[in-house]
Amino acid sequence: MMMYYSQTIYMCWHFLPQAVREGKSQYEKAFGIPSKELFEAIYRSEEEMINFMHHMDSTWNLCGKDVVQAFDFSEFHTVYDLGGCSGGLAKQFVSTYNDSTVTIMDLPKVVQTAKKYFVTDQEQQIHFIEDLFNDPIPEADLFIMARIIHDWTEEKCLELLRKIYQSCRPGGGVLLVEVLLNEDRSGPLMSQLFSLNMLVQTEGRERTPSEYTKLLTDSGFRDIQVKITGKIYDAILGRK
Ligand SMILES: C[S@@+](CC[C@H](N)C(=O)[O-])C[C@H]1O[C@@H](n2cnc3c(N)ncnc32)[C@H](O)[C@@H]1O
Repeated sequence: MMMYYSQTIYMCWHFLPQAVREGKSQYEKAFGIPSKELFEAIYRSEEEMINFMHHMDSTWNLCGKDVVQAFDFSEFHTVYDLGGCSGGLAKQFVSTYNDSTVTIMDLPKVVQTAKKYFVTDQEQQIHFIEDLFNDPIPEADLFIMARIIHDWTEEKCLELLRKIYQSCRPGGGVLLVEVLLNEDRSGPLMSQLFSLNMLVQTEGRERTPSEYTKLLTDSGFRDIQVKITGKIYDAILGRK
C-alpha cells in the first residue's frame, strides 16, 4: 500500500491545483498516459498492477470482516464480486458464509495475476471469470461492488447498476462498499481526502448515503440500508 501511495498516488497529488481547476484525473500529466482508459493508466506495468492489487488486498485484512458482517448475508449463496481484483474481500466473505461461492469478475490480466499470486487452488469457494463490464453479467443472489462506484461518473454507475438489477434474482441484492461522506459534506476528513484522491486519479468521487440511495433506487433497487461499520469502509445494501 505504501509503495502504491508513493509511486502512483503521490505523483498525481503533485497536480492537485490543476485537478481542482479542470475537475479531472491527472494521470496524463503525472505519467504521460491518457487517462481516458482509467485502468490502463493504473496498470501501466505488471509491477504497478501487482502493487495496486496488494494495496487493494491489504485493506480487507483490516476492514473485510466488518463489511461482510454489516448485514446477514447467509441467505445469499451465489455471489459475484464485480471488479473483485485480488479476491481479498471474497476470502473474507466465504470464510464468514461457508455455504456461499464467490465468483470474481475482473479484467483478464487482473484475473490471471490474482490466480497466480493471490488466490490458491485450496480456496475452492472462489472462482474467476475473465470478463468486462461491457459483457453480460450472469444471474446471482448477491452482487458485491467494493470501491467500484467511486471510480466512475453518475452515468456509468447507473448503466452498471441497471445491468446488475436485470441479472439479480428476485429477493437478491447488491452490496456497495465505499467510504461515506456526511450528508452536508462536512467530513469525515478521511472521506474528504479519499474524494480528492478520486479526483486526481479517476472519473469518480466519494458520495453521501443519500447519493448512493438515489443511484440504487434509480436503478430499480429498493429497501436500501446503510450500515456504518466504524472502520474505513461502510456498506450499502439494496434489494430487488
Ligand atoms: C478500485 S479497484 C477495487 C477492487 C476491489 N473491489 C477491492 O475493493 O479490493 C477497481 C477494480 O475494478 C476493476 N475493473 C476496472 N474496469 C473493469 C472492467 N471493465 N471490467 C471488470 N473489472 C474492471 C479493476 O481491475 C479493479 O480490480
